[in-house]
Amino acid sequence: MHLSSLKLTQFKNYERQSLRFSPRLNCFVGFNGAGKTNLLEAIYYLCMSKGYGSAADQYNIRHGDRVARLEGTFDLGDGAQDKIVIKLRKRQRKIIERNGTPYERISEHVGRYPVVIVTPDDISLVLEGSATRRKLLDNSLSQTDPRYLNHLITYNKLLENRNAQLKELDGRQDSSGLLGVYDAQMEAPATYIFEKRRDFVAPFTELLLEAYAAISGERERVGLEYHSQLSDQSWGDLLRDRTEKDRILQRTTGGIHRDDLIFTQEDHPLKRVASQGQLKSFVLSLKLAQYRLLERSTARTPILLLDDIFDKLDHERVRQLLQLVMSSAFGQLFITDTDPERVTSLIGDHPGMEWERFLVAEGVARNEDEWKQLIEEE
Ligand SMILES: Nc1ncnc2c1ncn2[C@@H]1O[C@H](COP(=O)(O)OP(=O)(O)OP(=O)(O)O)[C@@H](O)[C@H]1O
Repeated sequence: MHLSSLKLTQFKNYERQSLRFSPRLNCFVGFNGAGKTNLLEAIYYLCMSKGYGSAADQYNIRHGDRVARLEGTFDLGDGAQDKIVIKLRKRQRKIIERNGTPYERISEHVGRYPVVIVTPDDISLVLEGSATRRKLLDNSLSQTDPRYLNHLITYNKLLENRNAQLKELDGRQDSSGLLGVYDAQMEAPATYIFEKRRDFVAPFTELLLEAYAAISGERERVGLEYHSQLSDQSWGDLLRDRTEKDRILQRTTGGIHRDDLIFTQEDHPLKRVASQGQLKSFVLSLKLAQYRLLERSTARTPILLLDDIFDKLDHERVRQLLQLVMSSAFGQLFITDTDPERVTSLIGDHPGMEWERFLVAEGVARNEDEWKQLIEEE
């Protein structure tokens, strides 16, 4: 599977943009702030129905406009194609259509076109709070299991309602019985999500070890453990034990929204013992393991987006990563770079590699032939 074309209208700093892609390697080259990452964000949107960052949809509409439109054509092999259209509107729900028909649920879309993004911010997976690690779990499991995503949406909505009710009570006892209703409704999604996250760890760790060995050539034994309050207690017991605490703190202190992944190196917490280089290798390995897991579970070759890896990672690690992802074991790649010659020199090691380079400047992207033509016309 690959994305063969992309059309943007009033998306981020693009007024109108139309691009055709190579099924293998595509490189966006340009100065800082030109709009390279915005193209990766658009591709991510088409695959996941939302942006990679936490910004609300409306921030992706070009400043001063009220709507944005993204269109992507995915080639599925044997001549089959899917056309995905996403329409973003200020203060209204977005619309997502596949071949002209709007989806009823987001979960019908997520996972059809698996995608993995590698960004310099990935280091936050190790250094920051548990939310970033739950996002890795949720991102992976949502793409491989539509029921997981439905349960997650339901759980988050109920959690929001439960917290609102605790605030409303302002420390008083709940005579309405509403909390009990939420607790009962949350049990099925919480249990489902817990079981899926727990079962994710063993196969994922196996892929992580393979990726870590390939990226770093290091011999340390890395691993991960899944921590959840539900490992030791049933949902009912957990909430019963925390009733008083929740009432006093006015928020829900128990549940799968407190889960975490603990990364280890030789059984010690990774963050405490790993060198800078080992940390970076580990984080890249997490993403490559995610790639392999999605490939296995969806039976499609994921799209890999590599953002800003040249400027933020050291040369040797980038070289190793690119050698790996340019091999035939990977599918379509999108890379951003500020240096037009860098990828060219790395591709030298892969004769016959099919690739396309796009020059990006101030919200306009052109492939090289188009640029040459423009220069000749001038
Ligand atoms: N909604 C929007 N409307 C208009 N412009 C926007 C919008 N959102 C972001 N931009 C602009 O997009 C540009 C950033 O683009 P992008 O992050 O893709 O740059 P880049 O080429 O990846 O840069 P770098 O090399 O620094 O990562 C900025 O100039 C920003 O002002």
